[in-house]
Amino acid sequence: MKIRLENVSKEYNLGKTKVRALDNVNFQVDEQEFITIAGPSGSGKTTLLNVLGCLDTPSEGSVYFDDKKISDLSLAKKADLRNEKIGFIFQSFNLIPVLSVYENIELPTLIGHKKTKSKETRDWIMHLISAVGLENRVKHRPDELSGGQRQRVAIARALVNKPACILADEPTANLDSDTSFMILELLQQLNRDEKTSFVFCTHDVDIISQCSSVVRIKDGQIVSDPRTQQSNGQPSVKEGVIIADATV
Ligand SMILES: Nc1ncnc2c1ncn2[C@@H]1O[C@H](COP(=O)(O)OP(=O)(O)OP(=O)(O)O)[C@@H](O)[C@H]1O
Repeated sequence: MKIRLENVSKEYNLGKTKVRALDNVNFQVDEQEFITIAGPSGSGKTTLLNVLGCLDTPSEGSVYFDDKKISDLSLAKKADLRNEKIGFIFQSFNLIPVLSVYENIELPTLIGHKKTKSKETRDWIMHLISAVGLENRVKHRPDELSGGQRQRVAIARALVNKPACILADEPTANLDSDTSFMILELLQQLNRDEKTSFVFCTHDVDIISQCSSVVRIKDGQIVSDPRTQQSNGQPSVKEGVIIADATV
């Protein structure tokens, strides 16, 4: 699936002033992409992820999933499509406290049109649980887990519906390097085998070094996109220099 933003701006009201978090952004995520968005704090990275995943609505411009204009759909249709096509990994894990690890991961499979409890789904959930190294925590609740373990539940939950695109805000923050490595392998495997596309906002050099492109954003504008040679007066990002660059 392709996600495309066309002339997208997003303004927030902050008292009497307006904050322009995104300013006339044209941006595309193609099938099977593995890219990072980098930029200083407050530059609009999270807003961009939220608009790409239809968690937030642009003030101006349009969002397309393939050639379907999402901005025209009802809230319910948008939510259905989002649940089916997009996986989110948030910095805050947003787990349901009363549900077990298994149930939290299972939840997206029970929402919308799918509502499946098949053996295949159970096997896939157990595969994900072991892929994120939580086989011995299946029945635990979030408050019985460490921060890193909660992060891993959130990652497995984002992957459970095999979404076409995963939007991940610092997915490996709070994780030790062995677990980060395991999770990066899992994400790359999905990228390779399921053609899942990934858009990261991260400072993790291991993730960045595996990305095909680093897109830079500043003051709500894309200032450099190596995929389109877009560069607003700044040198375009090249492999080898991106790691230091992306940590700004
Ligand atoms: N709900 C909101 N209400 C008002 N202003 C907001 C809101 N969300 C974001 N902003 C503002 O929009 C701008 C972009 O914020 P955003 O969170 O997208 O940046 P970011 O690049 O993700 O920052 P960080 O790296 O610090 O997380 C900032 O100036 C922020 O203060």
